[in-house]
Amino acid sequence: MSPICRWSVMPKALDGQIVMEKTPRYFVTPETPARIHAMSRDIKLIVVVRDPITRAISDYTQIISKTPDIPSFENLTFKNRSTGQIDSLWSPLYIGLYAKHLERWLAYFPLTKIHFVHGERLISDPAGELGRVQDFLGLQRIIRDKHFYFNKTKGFPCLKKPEGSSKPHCLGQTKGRTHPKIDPEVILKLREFYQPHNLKFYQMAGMDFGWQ
Ligand SMILES: Nc1ncnc2c1ncn2[C@@H]1O[C@H](COP(=O)(O)OS(=O)(=O)O)[C@@H](OP(=O)(O)O)[C@H]1O
Repeated sequence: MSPICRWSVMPKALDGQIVMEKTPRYFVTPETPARIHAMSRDIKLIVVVRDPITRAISDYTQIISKTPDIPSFENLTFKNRSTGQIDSLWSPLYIGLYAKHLERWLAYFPLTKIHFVHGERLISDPAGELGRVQDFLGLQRIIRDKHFYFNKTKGFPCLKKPEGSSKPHCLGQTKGRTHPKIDPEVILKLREFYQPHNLKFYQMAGMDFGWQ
């Protein structure tokens, strides 16, 4: 089902409150920018992006957890493995063509309305990344370093004490799963494949994300 975006399905808010809605498919669904623009031009958009290769492996990890019998990541990556032709329409790879998706959004929204969260830094420096999100939303920087700790078992930052709870909180078991080991040659091919797309994306977003 393609994402809907109408005020009628959004929760009501008082003055001074911010309503947030999060649907990963918004960024890549072609009809969404026009629909959101028709709903509100003043909306602020936040996009979390990470290295498209890690993103694809993460996506694949999620898919095999539900359908374990599908072919390997390596096989699905290629249209034809012997010629090395990448299947750019395979959804886990297609979603990582960020410049292509951003182009559609920029036809409706100025860059100043779009904030990119750096996925890798969200893990290494969650407070810094969330600091920039708070600035973008025009909020006081309330969420800070002191709110996080690194959970060694989980391998990710977790909240020390979420609101309304006295216990620490990590994201659930479906976030931060162990990824399968992928053939390094396939990773190399994917690096070559994504490089021009990544560079274009850095230019468009005005930010170098550092994915090699
Ligand atoms: N603090 C913390 N804890 C756990 N996981 C974290 C955290 N910060 C970022 N991440 C990364 O978020 C990835 C999962 O987010 P998704 O975008 O896939 O979520 S969603 O399914 O779209 O809701 C998830 O991807 P995987 O590692 O592939 O599971 C994580 O790398």
